[in-house]
Amino acid sequence: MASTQQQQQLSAIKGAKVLMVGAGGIGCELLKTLALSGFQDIHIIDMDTIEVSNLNRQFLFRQSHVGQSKAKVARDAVLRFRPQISITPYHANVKDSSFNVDFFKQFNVVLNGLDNLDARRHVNRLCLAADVPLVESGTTGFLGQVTVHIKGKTECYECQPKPAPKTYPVCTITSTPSKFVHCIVWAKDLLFAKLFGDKNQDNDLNVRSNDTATSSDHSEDIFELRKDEDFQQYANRIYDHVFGHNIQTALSNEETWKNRNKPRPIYVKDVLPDEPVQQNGSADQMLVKDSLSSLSAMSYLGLKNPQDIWSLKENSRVFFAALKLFFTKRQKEIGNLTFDKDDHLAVEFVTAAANIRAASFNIPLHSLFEAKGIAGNIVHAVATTNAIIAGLIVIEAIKVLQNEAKNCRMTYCLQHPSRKMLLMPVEPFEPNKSCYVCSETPLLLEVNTHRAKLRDLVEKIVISKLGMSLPLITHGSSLLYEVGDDLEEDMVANYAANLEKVLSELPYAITGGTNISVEDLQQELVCNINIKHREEFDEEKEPDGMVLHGWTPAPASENNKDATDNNGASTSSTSKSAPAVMEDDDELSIMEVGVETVSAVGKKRKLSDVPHPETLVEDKRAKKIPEQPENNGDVVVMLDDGNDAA
Ligand SMILES: Nc1ncnc2c1ncn2[C@@H]1O[C@H](COP(=O)(O)OP(=O)(O)OP(=O)(O)O)[C@@H](O)[C@H]1O
Ligand SMILES: [Zn+2]
Repeated sequence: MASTQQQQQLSAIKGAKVLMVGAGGIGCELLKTLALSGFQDIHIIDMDTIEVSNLNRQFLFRQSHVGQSKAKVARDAVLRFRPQISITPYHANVKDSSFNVDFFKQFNVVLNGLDNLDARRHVNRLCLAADVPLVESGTTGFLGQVTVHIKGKTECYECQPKPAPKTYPVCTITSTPSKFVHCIVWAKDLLFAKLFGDKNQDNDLNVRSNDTATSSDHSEDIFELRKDEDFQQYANRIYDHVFGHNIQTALSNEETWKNRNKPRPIYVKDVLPDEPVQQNGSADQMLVKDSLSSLSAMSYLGLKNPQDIWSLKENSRVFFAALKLFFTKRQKEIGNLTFDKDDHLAVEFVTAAANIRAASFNIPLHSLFEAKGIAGNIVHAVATTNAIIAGLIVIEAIKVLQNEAKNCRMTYCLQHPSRKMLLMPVEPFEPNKSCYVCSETPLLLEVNTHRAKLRDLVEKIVISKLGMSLPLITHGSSLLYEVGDDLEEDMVANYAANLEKVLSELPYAITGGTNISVEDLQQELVCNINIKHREEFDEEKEPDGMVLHGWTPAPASENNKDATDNNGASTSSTSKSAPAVMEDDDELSIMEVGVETVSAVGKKRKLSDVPHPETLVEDKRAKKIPEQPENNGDVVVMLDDGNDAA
């Protein structure tokens, strides 16, 4: 007969109403584990449809489901083996206004299986506002973590700043690349964006590449097809301009190359001297199958293996063929495209362009497979990590449902066993008293109040940094800005006019010493911001022209990124760099993280003693993983003989 403890657990599970956000890599595992653990009432939000690339690990989905809603197909798949339970799917963005605080309040616990910071922060805020515990998770390849966030008891998801995605100084990308990743960023964020994206968007290719040197009239866009030229002439001109002329011009600045290897300009006539490449076949012949999604320059050119490294010649041919396919077969999309790692033709183009640039700067060339990984920030997902993490989410959710907050653990799944443990449990931290999300600590904004417009404040700070979707800005009792569907016309016009005013010239001027309040109505989050006027900002280091204090993202290391960013997708190099602390060992133990092992974790630690989940993958901080007891009788649940943990 089941013990009283087991019965209590079962009734907590059966009585629970659970919200899952995300039905991808972690979500599929989680839904299955919830159903098999006896949960009866599960709601799932996911905004995506199923893609072929999901099928290797999102095992609730099959080929025939491609294109259908993840949330709905996941529900149907689980109902086939647990028909009696209730699963409610929502094919929607969790940021939709229908998922408001009242919606969240109906749940006993919320479980995240998301892949981006933005949605995670949004859910964190709604959980705080609705006072519903949140179990948060993320994986990157072999690494993963589950954290528990209970209002007032543990830190919230935003109590610790998250590493910002790696960015590079503009001049490294535009002028002095030294790594392949710099060439990739140039190819996708500058060249691809310039050729195929929004023409009006700021693009450093305009500013830094001396375009004016070739066109006497600055209003002429070098990237526009001219009236008197055919496609072939156009393509050659672009190639020569970006790989030849721009490099040639850059070389004339001796200072730049004093301590660097000089690049070499590359022109079409040198690489493909006898080849009128673009005449090599019509775009129709390039269609491998009859579908636009299968458009492929490499297939047309007979380049089969994506893991091969193409020569400069081959890259140049792919460059021309891909450009031609975009201009002839996908011309309707031109002007609206942004790089997408699942867009094969875009990946081909970016690989080829990055490689040609790499050749110019004497940087080793890379295969399409590698380039795609870098361009899409991909670390290949490990299904086992997702399964482990989903199991841990359920373990923590059950503790939360039984009101055993004190027994909750944040658990890190490591790539290599450390002190014989693959799973590292850590006691949750107390809320950070100066967290602007879960405490009312004001922020400080340094800004030139005579130069910055309200629009800058809204876009660069309120939306981008504070992650608000429906902001309302007040100064004292006066409203300066508001977003919403039900606003009167004159108010909309009023706010639109305010957006274009500099801060000090607003009807209720924002100047040094002003305190403003920024509120998100949906997230029910209010932030107070003290304004400090500052004249000058460093263009490179402070590109926003304003600096927000009290919100300091931890620097992302070159090779590593937030393990919670994706369920298996992160910077390409993350998987290669194992945390330094991880010792190879003959035995592998997986530590049970149930209630029994609580004592293994020991006393509460100071924040500085323990790696933060998101920085666990960073070597430096990983060294600070807490000492674990050498011998802990009740922790070993599995033995294995290798380092190949997963
Ligand atoms: N704002 C959001 N609202 C609802 N669902 C979201 C939101 N943001 C992300 N998701 C969902 O979270 C899931 C994350 O799953 P996962 O990391 O496995 O990503 P994926 O898109 O399925 O795979 P990959 O990106 O690796 O190809 C996705 O199914 C995605 O649709
Ligand atoms: Zn917080």
